[in-house]
Amino acid sequence: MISVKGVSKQFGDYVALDDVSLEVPDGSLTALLGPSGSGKSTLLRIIGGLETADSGSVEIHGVDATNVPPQRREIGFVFQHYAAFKHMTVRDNVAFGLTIRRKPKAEVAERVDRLLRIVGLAGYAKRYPNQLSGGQRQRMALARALAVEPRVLLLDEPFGALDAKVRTELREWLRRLHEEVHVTTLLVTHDQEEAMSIADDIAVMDNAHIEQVGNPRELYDNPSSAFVMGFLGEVSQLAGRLVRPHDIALGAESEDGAHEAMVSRVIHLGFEVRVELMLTSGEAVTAQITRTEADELELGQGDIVWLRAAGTTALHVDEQVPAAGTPEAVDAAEATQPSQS
Ligand SMILES: Nc1ncnc2c1ncn2[C@@H]1O[C@H](COP(=O)(O)OP(=O)(O)OP(=O)(O)O)[C@@H](O)[C@H]1O
Repeated sequence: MISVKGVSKQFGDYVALDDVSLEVPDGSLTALLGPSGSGKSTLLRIIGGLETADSGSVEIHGVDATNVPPQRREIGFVFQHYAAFKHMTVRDNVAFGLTIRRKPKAEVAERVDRLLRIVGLAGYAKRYPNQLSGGQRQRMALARALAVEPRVLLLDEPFGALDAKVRTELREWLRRLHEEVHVTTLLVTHDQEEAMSIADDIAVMDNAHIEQVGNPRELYDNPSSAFVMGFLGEVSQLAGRLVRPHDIALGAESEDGAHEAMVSRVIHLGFEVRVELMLTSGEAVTAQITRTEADELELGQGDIVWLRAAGTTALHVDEQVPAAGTPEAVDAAEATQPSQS
């Protein structure tokens, strides 16, 4: 287990981490998810020993690692931009950590072969890094990090520089790899879909602290704050409550507790249909319903419908959460995150 207790870190006046505690269970894949600047990389780097905390402690597998240098923490790192020796073949790059530890040649060869097979690069052993695609390089980086049999794997946006299609493929691949090797893994990402699809647990970070930790389903169904709810999926505001668009039911008839609204736009997304609506108060709301439901209601622009919050995931709006991109949101962001120059 990785156990972070009360870690704080400032860069000058800027608070990057404010009394952060986190436990990463043995063998789990945990994601640190949050917007840019929320402190994810700083926390990861402190766990890895690449950065020193101002206060607090880091324990790795029961041993206080706070003052242990990174090379003695038995940690494998993979960063967004791969670091490889250009003049060495893929095989030699993967073997590097073992070779410098003077492991017997036969043992190195056997382990490297196995890793290259696991990461799907068995046929690429003799190539040089510049003869690989971006996705293949990141897989090589993962094999290299795993070669020395680390007790912890720290991944900082490992697929961040790749295009969307490769990202999705590698995400699924990483999950399968994790099931095979089971190294305690911490993955930094700002992509909620990536975190939701591969992590056992997610720690949602905002503004130098951890907002909530839970498995993807718990976080999605029971967010503890408007921030977590909004970061994990789209939200609509309906009469003072935050609701998921697919938790809004539409009906043609007026009923108790339902809100009257006019259809502003109907967008067909295949199986699902997004309906943009305007409440009588002037508030805009988005609902997401199935095509069958939309067909039954024969929805068209200008129609009057009745809305109800049907799902169980709803939060009362005790603090106004400005929609992204509005001047209020920009002001709020600037107030909490002073710009760095
Ligand atoms: N060495 C440093 N010196 C000064 N400021 C730093 C340093 N490292 C990080 N910061 C600042 O600390 C804040 C948190 O950075 P961090 O990289 O941890 O965020 P993040 O959540 O990982 O975001 P991103 O995804 O953009 O990297 C940022 O505002 C960043 O500018």
